[in-house]
Amino acid sequence: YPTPNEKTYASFPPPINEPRNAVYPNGTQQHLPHTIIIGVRKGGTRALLEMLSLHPDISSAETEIHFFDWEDQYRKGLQWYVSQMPFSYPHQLTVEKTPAYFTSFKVPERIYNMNSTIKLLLILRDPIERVLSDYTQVYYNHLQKNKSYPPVEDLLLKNNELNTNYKAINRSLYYSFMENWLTYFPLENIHIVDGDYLIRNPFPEIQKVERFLNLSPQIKASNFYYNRTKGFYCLRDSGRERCLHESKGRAHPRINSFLLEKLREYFYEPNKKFFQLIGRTFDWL
Ligand SMILES: Nc1ncnc2c1ncn2[C@@H]1O[C@H](COP(=O)(O)OS(=O)(=O)O)[C@@H](OP(=O)(O)O)[C@H]1O
Repeated sequence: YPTPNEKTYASFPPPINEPRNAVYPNGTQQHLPHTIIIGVRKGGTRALLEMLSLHPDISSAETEIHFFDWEDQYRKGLQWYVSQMPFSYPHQLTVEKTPAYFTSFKVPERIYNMNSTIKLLLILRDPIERVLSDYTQVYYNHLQKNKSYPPVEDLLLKNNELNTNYKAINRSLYYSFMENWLTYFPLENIHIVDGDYLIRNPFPEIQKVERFLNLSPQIKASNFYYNRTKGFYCLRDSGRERCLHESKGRAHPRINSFLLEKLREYFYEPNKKFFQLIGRTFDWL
């Protein structure tokens, strides 16, 4: 392991009275996360976590903890949260990802109460593409349980108009959620990763994350290679190559131009408001 990086550690002072578990003989310890990937669902949160974990100073929780959004978990308290964290060395930053945090209204305040200066990572994708990805996820969940699921058009349309009550559409209204986050955290503390770029060319997006977290630049372009069969970038680490799970990078249903136009019209204003809110634009359709 590399020598402890004082600069990295010092820039993330753990909160006072932070609950921690005992130090293991090998010098590792569980503690509260230094940074959290808060979402968005289907934005590329797993890819971001795996790619960031290529960095030797990053230690990540393997599963989604759902601490701040699930009441049953939140009630267990911070000590329980700590117990869900990976064992990490003093120079490492701990990260967890739970994509549902971004769209859950109670979460910003709860994270703020834990650590008001925490740095947050948010990965977003074209809202329409995110809707289709969300649909595809639920479709496959049903398929696995041998249950049927309606075609995407049946969920997106109601009486030939866009069904704005459809959850997947709601979750793509980034503006409404971001407003809530910004009442608790300054914009500088929320780094937004462009999920569409991360798919096409992950390295520059990951470099930006390294800089945001004050990590030394250790992730290299050679850590990524394009896998034609998968149709996505995969990871190369110490000579080992691996792609994300087959549930990541599924084909989406095609929608007709009428529906696409409806979606574009619907997201046009909220997207514009979102860009104004964050002072940055994305090339979403
Ligand atoms: N390198 C690489 N390999 C595979 N998949 C990649 C990659 N980079 C980003 N993505 C995109 O990640 C999408 C899944 O997003 P999440 O991991 O946030 O989904 S989840 O909310 O945790 O279920 C997933 O969405 P789908 O394409 O709909 O499957 C991918 O498009």
